Amino acid sequence: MKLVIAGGGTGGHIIPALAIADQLTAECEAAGSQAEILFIGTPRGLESKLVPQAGYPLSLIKVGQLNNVSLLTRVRTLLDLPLSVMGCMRMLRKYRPNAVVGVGGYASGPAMLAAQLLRIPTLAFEPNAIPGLANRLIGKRVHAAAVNFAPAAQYFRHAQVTGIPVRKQFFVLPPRPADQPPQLLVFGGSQGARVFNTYMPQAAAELLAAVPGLTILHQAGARHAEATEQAYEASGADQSRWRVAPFLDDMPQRFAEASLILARSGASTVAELAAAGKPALLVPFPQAADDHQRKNAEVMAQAGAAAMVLEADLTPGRLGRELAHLLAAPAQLAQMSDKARTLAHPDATEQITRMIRQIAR
Ligand SMILES: CC(=O)N[C@H]1[C@@H](OP(=O)(O)OP(=O)(O)OC[C@H]2O[C@@H](n3ccc(=O)[nH]c3=O)[C@H](O)[C@@H]2O)O[C@H](CO)[C@@H](O)[C@@H]1O
Repeated sequence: MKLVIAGGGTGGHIIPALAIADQLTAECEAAGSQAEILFIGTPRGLESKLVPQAGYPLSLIKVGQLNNVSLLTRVRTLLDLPLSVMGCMRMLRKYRPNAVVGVGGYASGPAMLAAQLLRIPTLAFEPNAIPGLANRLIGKRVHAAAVNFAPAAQYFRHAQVTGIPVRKQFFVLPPRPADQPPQLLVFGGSQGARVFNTYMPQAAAELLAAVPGLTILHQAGARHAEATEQAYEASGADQSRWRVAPFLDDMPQRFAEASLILARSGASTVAELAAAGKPALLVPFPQAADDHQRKNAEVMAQAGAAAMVLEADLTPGRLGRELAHLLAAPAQLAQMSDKARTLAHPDATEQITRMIRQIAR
């Protein structure tokens, strides 16, 4: 089986793509055959780091931005689009894949369009309730689509609700020993969250005083780690009880160690919390397209799987109080864990690889 997986940008696009690639590789090996998988991405997306790290080849194309940029940039992106599509057509003609999977994000649109022009079967993956631009453009011409939320199905042909592929380790995390001191994991999606980077250092000293033994691991995003670390230092919070990181490569391990997680509610984050059965306080990113992070968080909150506070209602004081309150209520955290697990889709990856086999030429 030769497969191209196109797309990326943020972790929310590329991390499920890697889970699909790993699963297909394992299935082919078990069947005595081999999977050859090529990723197509852009140099500025997170794929340029994560794909080589996972051991897959990556071909890069140039695609501009369309969302949240100036009119000039948008016009330039549109003018460059035929070139990007032609570049992808050249790559696909040379590689001759049996199918192309588009996971959304910059490189996804041109690669899927190129595949459709070359009549190569395509599968679109959509993690959000409302698809991004790339998937909206190609959705009606795909051979199949895997969506996380039922309402997204209407944008595609032959869509199935599969849930989000999540790294296998999240489903089998070792339980936290009861006598271990509490740990709070803070992370704001793949790029960090400004609101956590600003408020947590202000809340830390009081929170650490309120919860004996607590330690904080705070992922701040590559661009903001230094400033966030300085803010913690200036806050006077005990330096041995907090740590700031730009990006965490070993997220399943970090989840295992955490008693509570403070996070944004990007699609993958929410799926991972469910898979791992981890209690969380969620603060949706208010600028996410169509406010989809709020919908993601509401699903968790309504099921009793997480607590949710909107960014507009948040202050450093309130953040500290909410976290202290949750950390002091182990029974409530355990209940959240159980509820979260009921929302997991353990078969998402297998369902998607099955769909890929069905459409592959
Ligand atoms: C700001 C923005 O537009 N965010 C969008 C982006 O989210 P974004 O990519 O930020 O967030 P997601 O929650 O979907 O995924 C984050 C992924 O990165 C991983 N991770 C994160 C931090 C870290 O240090 N290490 C690490 O491995 C997480 O475990 C997770 O797998 O794409 C998602 C899927 O389309 C959307 O739902 C989000 O709204």
